[in-house]
Amino acid sequence: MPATLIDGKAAAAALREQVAEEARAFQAAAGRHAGLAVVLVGDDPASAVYVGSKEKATRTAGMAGQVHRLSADIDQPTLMALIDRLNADPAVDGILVQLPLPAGLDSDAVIAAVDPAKDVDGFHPLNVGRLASGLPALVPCTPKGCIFLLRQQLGSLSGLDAVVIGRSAIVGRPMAQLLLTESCTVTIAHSRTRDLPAIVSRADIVVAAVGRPEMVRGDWLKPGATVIDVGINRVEGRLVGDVAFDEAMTVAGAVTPVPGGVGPMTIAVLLANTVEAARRREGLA
Ligand SMILES: NC(=O)C1=CN([C@@H]2O[C@H](COP(=O)(O)OP(=O)(O)OC[C@H]3O[C@@H](n4cnc5c(N)ncnc54)[C@H](OP(=O)(O)O)[C@@H]3O)[C@@H](O)[C@H]2O)C=CC1
Ligand SMILES: Nc1nc(=O)c2c([nH]1)NC[C@@H]1CN(c3ccc(C(=O)N[C@@H](CCC(=O)O)C(=O)O)cc3)C=[N+]21
Repeated sequence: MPATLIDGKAAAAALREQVAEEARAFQAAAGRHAGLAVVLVGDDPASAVYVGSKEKATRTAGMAGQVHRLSADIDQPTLMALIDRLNADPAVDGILVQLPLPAGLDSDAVIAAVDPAKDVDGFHPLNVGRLASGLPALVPCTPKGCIFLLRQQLGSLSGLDAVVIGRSAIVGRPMAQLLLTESCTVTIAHSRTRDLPAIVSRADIVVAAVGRPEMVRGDWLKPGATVIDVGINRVEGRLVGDVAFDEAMTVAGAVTPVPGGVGPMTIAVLLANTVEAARRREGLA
């Protein structure tokens, strides 16, 4: 029997509906719209597409969106001054600086300059530390979206063996923290991992966040495993994930597709984080 296809597009639409409802309630209580500011530096085409989707989704959810498009050759002080302005703007509840920044800009300094209460990406060291300590925090959107899909598919994750492939600050590390919070037994694999197929073969849950097209093969998987494919790779003009999808569908219990899996959830969670930040800032949460 082929695996269940996990429909991230449908789950994201449902979450966006719920967020729109919360945004209306926020507006009624606070007398203003929840506001998201997105900062895009340079003209990377993929980043421009993501920022466009975020802008559209923000408006559709009944929130106030602003996009700051800056030229690739701006200097660090100019960017830091914009962050300061957004930190001080009471109409801005969430700040997202699209990564990666063009070469020459110090993204760590920019991330650390964002007010942690407005850090809807969850990248500020304070939120990273709170997540690692198991404290309430603004949590990175992509891993939070993955947990949402996993809970929808499996219910409780307690006691399951989870393998996260990738240890980036944006996906792999926070993903592992969240799985730990869900009481999974977590293994984090990366480019120095020995015998990745053997490690993956033990996992009830596999999260692939590498950026290598179709690297995870079907015959690595434990039969019935739940596979979350975070990878977005452009190959000959189409999008493919980090998992060999057709192979995985013959072995796994459930698989997220690319596109239409994790990606749409990332944007829906960004909106959810923005309303959450807005409610906290207004003392409503
Ligand atoms: N769907 C979505 O919403 C999002 C999708 N993405 C996509 O997810 C993927 C990962 O993104 P990101 O985390 O930012 O990528 P990074 O490049 O920052 O991290 C990649 C990770 O994969 C590891 N890795 C590289 N090669 C191997 C290998 N052969 N075996 C095992 N591990 C390996 C690296 O290990 P090491 O640390 O040792 O170098 C690193 O930890 C990309 O395709 C990206 O486009 C990203 C964000 C959001
Ligand atoms: N500060 C910051 N925060 C981020 O969250 C962030 C970032 N920088 N930089 C880039 C990555 C990547 N990312 C995606 C968001 C949506 C889709 C998405 O919606 N994907 C669609 C397909 C989109 C398409 O067709 O290109 C899908 O998978 O179905 C993908 C990837 C967020 N990121």
